[in-house]
Amino acid sequence: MNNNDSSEDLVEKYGTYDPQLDLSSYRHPTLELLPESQRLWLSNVKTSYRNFELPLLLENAPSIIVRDLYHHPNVLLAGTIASGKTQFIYNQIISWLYVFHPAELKFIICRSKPVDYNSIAKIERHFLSKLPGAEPAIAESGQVAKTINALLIECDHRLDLFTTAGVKTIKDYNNLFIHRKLNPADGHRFLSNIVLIMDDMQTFLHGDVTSSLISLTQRNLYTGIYFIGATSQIMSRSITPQLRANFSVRLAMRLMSQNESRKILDRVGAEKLNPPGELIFEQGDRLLTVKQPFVDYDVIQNVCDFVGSQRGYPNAYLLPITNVEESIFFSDFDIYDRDPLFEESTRLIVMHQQGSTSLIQRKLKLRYNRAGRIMDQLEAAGIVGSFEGSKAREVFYADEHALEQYLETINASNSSKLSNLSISESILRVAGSKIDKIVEQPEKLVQPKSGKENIAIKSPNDSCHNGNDSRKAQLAIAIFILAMILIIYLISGWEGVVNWLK
Ligand SMILES: Nc1ncnc2c1ncn2[C@@H]1O[C@H](COP(=O)(O)OP(=O)(O)OP(=O)(O)O)[C@@H](O)[C@H]1O
Repeated sequence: MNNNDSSEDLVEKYGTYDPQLDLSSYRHPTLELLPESQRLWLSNVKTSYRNFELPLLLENAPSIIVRDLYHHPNVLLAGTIASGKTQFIYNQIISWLYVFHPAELKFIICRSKPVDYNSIAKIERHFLSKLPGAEPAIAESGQVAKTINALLIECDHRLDLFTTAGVKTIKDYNNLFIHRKLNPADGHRFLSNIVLIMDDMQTFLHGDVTSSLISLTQRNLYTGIYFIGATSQIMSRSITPQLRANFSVRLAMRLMSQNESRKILDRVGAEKLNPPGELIFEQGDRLLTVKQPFVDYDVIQNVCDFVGSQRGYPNAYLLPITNVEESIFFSDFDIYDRDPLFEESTRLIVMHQQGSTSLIQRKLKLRYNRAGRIMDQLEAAGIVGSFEGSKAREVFYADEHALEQYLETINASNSSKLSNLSISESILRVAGSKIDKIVEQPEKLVQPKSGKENIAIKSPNDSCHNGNDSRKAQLAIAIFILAMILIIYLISGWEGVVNWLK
């Protein structure tokens, strides 16, 4: 991170993050947005943060004290109700907004109260990460569980990318990427830091969520994925010893008893703090007590307005969808009925970040009806959102890399489902798909007599002729394939048939 980066440097460094829309014109919030009393420390933060990868602010005055999340990616903050935990989180967010570019940092908010994080929605397309279709700040336990699982997948992708690049940390990886040593065509991309923030974490922690969080906090060191959890339920069984052991930074605001203090800090002390805003943490071999800054919520809103009013990315940074099988096999989307131009259309839509039927029609030179059918399939497959009148549909994949992973998964799901089908079903499926490929003809674009759009006009006879021809061709090919199957069966049995079908 370097605050002195010019716009050109940023394009040079992050241009490939989103080739469709660079944010070179992005401006950090100005100190004038803050009341006089807050300007000095935030200006100090801008200078002090330069030496850290992702600083966590612990004290702002008289000196700035931070922990680098880069080396301590998991943080637990405990405190009684109204001790100042949410304010602590606001302070982190506000200080990050003053220092980071949207390409460098994303956060995910899980919150239990509806009001606490409303302003965050304004910076969704700049600084937020989420699952496709999720709210900017998530409150529902099921969504939280899916988000953690998606982060586990993101974590594994990142570790794979590191292995390919021959590095062990996000810092080294991004360094290679910035210096053009890693080719985006091989799936490499600039990796932003992603911070999962869970306010009132006890609300979300149960069974599977706790075990997923344990896995995430065990694996995320140097991957650029971080976790900050705040809780008032210190003695809750949801903070298991295994989870607790993964927090290398443990902070306390006012706690109810010495017992609670020991559970968080291994020592007494937090029970004596003055709420709201006093914080205690381990500094060297002693405990240090500091007072947290207080930034009024209106100020946070102003800063978010400033960021949000600027040009952003088309979407929040979308996390990989975790359960493709669920979204594909239990939706209306029939994987075998995909239009042959389905994949090409998905790439087009994601590349242009525009869920538009006429885009598919124009670029692939299709009739409007067929483009419309493809768009329906894209919606059923969870690639675009639903029809919203004159607005283009929302595109749920931010870049081609994420899309390719999705396509790989559905193709893999396709073959695994195929292997589960009965042999006779398989034969029909494969025969069908082979026939589709053979009878597929590029459609001719018929120009309308007037109008700007290339809306194709279908001749009434077209479908009839095509239908008869293709039925004859299908019949001939089906007979041919069945004959082949019979011959292979006689020579090498069912195993040979199955191999041939594959
Ligand atoms: N450092 C601070 N200085 C002054 N007032 C503060 C400070 N931190 C928080 N407050 C005030 O204390 C109240 C409670 O703060 P906050 O909501 O951050 O607490 P919390 O621990 O998150 O509470 P809960 O457990 O209910 O979520 C708020 O009115 C807030 O404005």
